[in-house]
Amino acid sequence: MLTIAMPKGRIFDEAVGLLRRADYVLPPEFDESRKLVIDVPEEQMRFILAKPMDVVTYVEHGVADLGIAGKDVLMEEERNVYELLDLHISRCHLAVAGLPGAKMNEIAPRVATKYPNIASTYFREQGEQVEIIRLNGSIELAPLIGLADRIVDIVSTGRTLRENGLVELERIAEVTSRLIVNPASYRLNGGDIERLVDRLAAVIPQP
Ligand SMILES: Nc1ncnc2c1ncn2[C@@H]1O[C@H](COP(=O)(O)OP(=O)(O)OP(=O)(O)O)[C@@H](O)[C@H]1O
Ligand SMILES: O=P(O)(O)OC[C@H]1O[C@H](OP(=O)(O)OP(=O)(O)O)[C@H](O)[C@@H]1O
Repeated sequence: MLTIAMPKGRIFDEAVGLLRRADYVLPPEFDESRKLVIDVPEEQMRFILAKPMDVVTYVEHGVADLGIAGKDVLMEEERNVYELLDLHISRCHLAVAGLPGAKMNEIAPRVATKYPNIASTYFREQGEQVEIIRLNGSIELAPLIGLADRIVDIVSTGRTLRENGLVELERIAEVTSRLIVNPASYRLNGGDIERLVDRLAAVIPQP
């Protein structure tokens, strides 16, 4: 029996679609229920449904063997999990954005983000010293009301930036969802996990 931590939210449907294309028969609970643990005994699988940022925690602690997590989440914190496969789903990118033409405050430039580690590493590598302000959402608000000069955030269609009069300034990294595994579980269940990887790899959307 393998336990897989699935991210609730926008990755979920694409991840379920991928598993179904790989011929895993998943019950209707995957489409309509509020259940957080879904057992699929026919496939010898148990799924747990967690917030995207928490999936890695469940896998790291070994209560889930495997998980699906965005590369953004994996980049933000170094965690003791192995990345097994790029699933090429939930594609987006991380970028620096701001108001068009607006210069960074020279004395105390501020950057608002949900990804403080990615942002501080990025600006350090650019040789720029900035203050990072951590927000939990609606990041685009920060430059509009003067909380920050720049934001570091996910861009997908670009619609949120556009509708708020912001522009993308620099691209930091491409993001897709990855299959991750607990290292001890990988040693113990390598065969079962490799079979799952092979089935998924065969149906992954091509970039
Ligand atoms: N447009 C997008 N905005 C944000 N995340 C996206 C987007 N497109 C794909 N993703 C992926 O989806 C993940 C976030 O999923 P979702 O938006 O459901 O969670 P969230 O609500 O941001 O997470 P949390 O509840 O932890 O704040 C990201 O980690 C990223 O890998
Ligand atoms: O380029 P787009 O297609 O517009 O997508 C990007 C937006 O989507 C995400 O926000 P989300 O909807 O998760 O809301 P949040 O502000 O609460 O994080 C992200 O933080 C951007 O704001």
